[in-house]
Amino acid sequence: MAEGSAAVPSTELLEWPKKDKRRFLHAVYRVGDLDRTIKFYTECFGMKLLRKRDIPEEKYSNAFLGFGPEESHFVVELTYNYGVTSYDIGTGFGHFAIATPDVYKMVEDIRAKGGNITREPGPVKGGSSVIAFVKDPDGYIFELIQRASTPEPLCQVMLRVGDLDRSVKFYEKVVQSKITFFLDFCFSN
Ligand SMILES: C[C@@H](O)C(=O)SC[C@H](NC(=O)CC[C@H](N)C(=O)O)C(=O)NCC(=O)O
Ligand SMILES: [Zn+2]
Repeated sequence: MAEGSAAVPSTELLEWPKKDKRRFLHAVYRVGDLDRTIKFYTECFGMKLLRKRDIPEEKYSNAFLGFGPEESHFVVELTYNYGVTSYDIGTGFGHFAIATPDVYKMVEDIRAKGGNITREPGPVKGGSSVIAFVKDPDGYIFELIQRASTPEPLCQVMLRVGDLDRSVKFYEKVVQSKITFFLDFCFSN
């Protein structure tokens, strides 16, 4: 089965950001211990802590981490609600993905630092991309994808949807994003 095919010609994709300055800024999710996650993401994934904010009157803190400044890079925004130490992640969230030139080496580095590798490196089922999965301290999954070095290593958020075409229509029409890569194998069943 084909791994996937570009849905939009790459020349158009390359030209598009020069005209349309909108972009994904961040994904926000809740964690049970901000410092524990910051330590894991900086030491195991190589992210940098970009900024923190604390809102005591609302009883929550945020931390922003990524592989570059927010002005030019997609980042994760962690939210810690005072006193809440764990969350039910549910089944809709799939994974974040980090691109790296050597998944095997990154997995060994993470394992040596005590990281939880939940899927060993190797070609993705039904395709050829080399991937691995790592579970973070709250249970969120990060996929490591082997790719040539890229200015944007934090390259994907996988969410499970109930109707792929319905979501594509919504994202194209309402959010005005474009399909950058149409996978031939379907969303989860
Ligand atoms: C394209 C790459 O970024 C992927 O994430 S494909 C990874 C692949 N995904 C699925 O199988 C999705 C369906 C699944 N039922 C789900 O709901 O997660 C995957 O996880 N493959 C497993 C493997 O070991 O290769
Ligand atoms: Zn993925």
